[in-house]
Amino acid sequence: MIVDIRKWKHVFKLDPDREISDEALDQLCLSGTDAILVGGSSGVTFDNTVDLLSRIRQYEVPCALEISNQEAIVPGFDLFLIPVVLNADDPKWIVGQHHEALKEYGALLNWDEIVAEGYIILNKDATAAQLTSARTDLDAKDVAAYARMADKLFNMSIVYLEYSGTFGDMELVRKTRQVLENARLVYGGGIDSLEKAQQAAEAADTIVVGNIIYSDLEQALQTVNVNFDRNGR
Ligand SMILES: CC(C)=CCC/C(C)=C/CC/C(C)=C/CC/C(C)=C/CC/C(C)=C/CC/C(C)=C/CC/C(C)=C/COP(=O)(O)OP(=O)(O)O
Ligand SMILES: O=P(O)(O)OC[C@@H](O)CO
Ligand SMILES: [Mg+2]
Repeated sequence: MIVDIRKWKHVFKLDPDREISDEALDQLCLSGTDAILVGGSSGVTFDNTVDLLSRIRQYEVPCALEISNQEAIVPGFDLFLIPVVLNADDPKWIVGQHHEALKEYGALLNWDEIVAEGYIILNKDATAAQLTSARTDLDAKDVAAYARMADKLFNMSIVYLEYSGTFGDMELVRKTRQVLENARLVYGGGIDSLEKAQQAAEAADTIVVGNIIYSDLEQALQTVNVNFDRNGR
């Protein structure tokens, strides 16, 4: 399947380390979302990723893997998203893991299926922030510099503002999007209602809905009704 991330406005992120019923998965996959992203920052294994992929594959919705560890690289997804945590204090999460993975898979890859994500993690309490020792105390100028680094210096297709677990600063999201020329501004974190989805949609190009799927499926499904008309990209 040819998948164009530039068309993604709404995405559900499913965590292979968390239980999801067949009925819930059916509703998510048929919801009208633009894609299902499979990923999590801890407890993701080859087995739980294969299991989730095979269940999602019963549906037509595009399905991408956001790789978080080398042991859980599973073939068969439409696309592979590779986080590069620009504000990580530990280079392992900027180039180290990537170097190891490319030693193993580098010669085998179809680069058309691979998309680098310039991650900027802004919630200090998120699992991913702690794992990567991210410097989260950033002002708008710091974030803009990372965003330009991803967009212009490294030519990445995605800048991902990650607030996983909490709803972020939409003014900062809006300002960050304004400095991007080519990359898409993806926002994720704390979207737990249509109202918050709408606020995020007015600031970002793509919104990602994760944790609420597991605590209030009905609210999660409501977020698909978000209106992107006003942000014009
Ligand atoms: C042959 C074949 C199958 C080929 C395909 C393989 C392929 C595409 C290889 C590419 C090679 C490559 C460069 C791989 C990268 C390897 C790798 C392990 C990179 C490190 C990625 C990274 C920086 C991870 C850190 C954690 C992180 C940022 C995860 C992102 C996801 C995330 C933040 C999820 C939210 O997690 P959650 O659990 O929900 O968190 P909360 O508890 O806070 O909610
Ligand atoms: O789980 P939430 O807080 O919705 O965040 C979504 C996503 O950005 C997580 O990587
Ligand atoms: Mg989560």
